Amino acid sequence: MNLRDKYGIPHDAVITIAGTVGVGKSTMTKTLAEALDFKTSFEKVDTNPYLDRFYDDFSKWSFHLQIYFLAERFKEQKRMFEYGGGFIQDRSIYEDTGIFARMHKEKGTMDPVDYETYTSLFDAMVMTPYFPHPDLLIYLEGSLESIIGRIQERGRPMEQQTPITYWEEMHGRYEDWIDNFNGCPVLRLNINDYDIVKRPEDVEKILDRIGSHLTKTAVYRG
Ligand SMILES: Nc1ncnc2c1ncn2[C@@H]1O[C@H](COP(=O)(O)OP(=O)(O)OP(=O)(O)O)[C@@H](O)[C@H]1O
Ligand SMILES: Nc1ncnc2c1ncn2[C@H]1C[C@H](O)[C@@H](CO)O1
Repeated sequence: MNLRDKYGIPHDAVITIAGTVGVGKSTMTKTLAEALDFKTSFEKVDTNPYLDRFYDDFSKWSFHLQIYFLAERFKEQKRMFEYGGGFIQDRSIYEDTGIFARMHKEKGTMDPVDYETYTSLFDAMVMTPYFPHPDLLIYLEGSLESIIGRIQERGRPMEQQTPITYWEEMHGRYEDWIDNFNGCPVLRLNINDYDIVKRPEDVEKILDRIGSHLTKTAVYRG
């Protein structure tokens, strides 16, 4: 029996992975997609034309970057639903507005008028009854120290030059955001409890939790 059937995970489920920078979303996306024989939707970092510029000068590029991410994620969302599901997605569209755009506006590195323009576009595109929400959002959480360790170990130059206070601010905001999030069902996983890199047997424990959660929240699948 395949792992999808073993854990009662529908073949057309759309599961999105959320969590702060460096917590392990891409790694989790790849691992779960392989285990479930699902397709992946990755956040493309290398081909993002604004990311380097943004880390160099937040104020100048934050609006451009948010528009870019919104377009990319919306296209991916469309692709996943056109395929009829069966996807693991690396980062949800909700984090762009709920974490990043909001943080930059409140810290003064996104112009308030630009922020209004961005949020009205986001709301018109996403916060409508026609927008298909994922079946499950897996929220990865962990201590600030372990996450900063992972960012340093990965070593993307633009992230190394960013002050630790940026990651600290983001970490706090993620905790508040997830406590109030209600866009779709949420499964929280602590990175200290599951280690899919060092303990491959943990993958099935996660699949078991996903299956139970999807069964419990099946009402969302209409
Ligand atoms: N379970 C784990 N144990 C140890 N290291 C891990 C684990 N999962 C991921 N990592 C490492 O942590 C770093 C960040 O992981 P990853 O790129 O998956 O994070 P991410 O959340 O997708 O980041 P971003 O928000 O930038 O997209 C990588 O170097 C990865 O190899
Ligand atoms: N909406 C966003 N606004 C600002 N930055 C963002 C956004 N989404 C991802 N990132 C950054 C974090 C990582 O450095 C890198 C890969 O996740 O991209």
